[in-house]
Amino acid sequence: MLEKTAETRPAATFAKGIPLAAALDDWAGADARRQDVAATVAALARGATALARRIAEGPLGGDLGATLSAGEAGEGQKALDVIADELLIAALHAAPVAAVASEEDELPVPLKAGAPLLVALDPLDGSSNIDTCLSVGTIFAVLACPAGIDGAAPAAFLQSGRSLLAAGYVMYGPHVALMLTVGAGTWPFVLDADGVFRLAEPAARVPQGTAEFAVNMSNYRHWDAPVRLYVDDCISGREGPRERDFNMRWVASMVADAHRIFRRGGVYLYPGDARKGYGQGRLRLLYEAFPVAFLMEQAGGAATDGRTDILDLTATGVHQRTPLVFGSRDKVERVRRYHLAPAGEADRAPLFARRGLFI
Ligand SMILES: O=P(O)(O)OC[C@H]1O[C@](O)(COP(=O)(O)O)[C@@H](O)[C@@H]1O
Ligand SMILES: [Mg+2]
Ligand SMILES: [Mg+2]
Repeated sequence: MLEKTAETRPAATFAKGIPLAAALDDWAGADARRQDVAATVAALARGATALARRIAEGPLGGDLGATLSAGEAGEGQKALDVIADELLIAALHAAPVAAVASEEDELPVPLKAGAPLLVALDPLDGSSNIDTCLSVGTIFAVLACPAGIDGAAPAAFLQSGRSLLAAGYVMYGPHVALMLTVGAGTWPFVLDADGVFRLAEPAARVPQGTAEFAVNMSNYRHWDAPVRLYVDDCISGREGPRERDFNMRWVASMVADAHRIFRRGGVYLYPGDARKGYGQGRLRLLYEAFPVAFLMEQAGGAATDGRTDILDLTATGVHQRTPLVFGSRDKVERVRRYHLAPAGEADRAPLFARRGLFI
């Protein structure tokens, strides 16, 4: 029986500026499992640092946005997707990891047979932004390798979101940011000029009450009623049932939208919709939704598929997709209420009076 880990532990607090390696060592102490997790996160950070240098070269380093293959649902595999995959998996050879389930590889990539950990990986998030110099990212989750199962077997990765040992993303933007959780709060690091990730502030907290939502509005006609109603209410502004104006943002790099939400709150929505192949949305459960949900929950935020907490889901496929809503807890709970109360009418009427005051 795998130990339950994505539970809230007392937040470990470190001084601003502490290097990642020192923070991980301090957190791990003499605990063998934690030492393995720390070594794996450190290896991912080294791979991401090498990738950051490659991204910073932009077109000088070749056509990183070249489409190599059509991929699923027309979402082509770009040159940088493969470069990122190779750099990060190469870095993980130094860690106690049995296999990696990556967006860029159909089957899990075997590393060290019998090693205690597994890594789920989105090597390059925001691929449609690769050659536009906009922020892109890397997303990862660390899991235990189940006893008696070959780590390279897809079945090894079919675990509950509550089984995550660690999760994080690296954002390659104006500065390179790492957002990390090992289940003791969410820690924001920044890469310094010497290539060292240093803690930027003690612990991240997702602000509430921000009137901002992130969604790809061009899919509006394909959405189900609850999502339409939620977005309609936001864009109706102060004349509408929400009695306040809302702002919209959409970077088309989930990591960048998540980072903004950590800074100033709001909600991100990528629902399932009526387009072919998008019934379960676009984001992958194992290496996109689980990690961002763990980071959000550890910072007081929330994540749902519309009805169930993302971390309460259990993966049934390595590349399975899930509808995804994450961000400020107040906003995520409202989107969930719209889903649980068909047509949202029952929910909206009683709130109307209250809404003006609180949200
Ligand atoms: O192009 P769309 O439909 O707006 O979707 C954008 C979303 O898809 C993603 O790019 C999916 O991730 P990948 O780039 O890793 O495939 C998210 O980062 C982003 O939020
Ligand atoms: Mg992605
Ligand atoms: Mg990707």
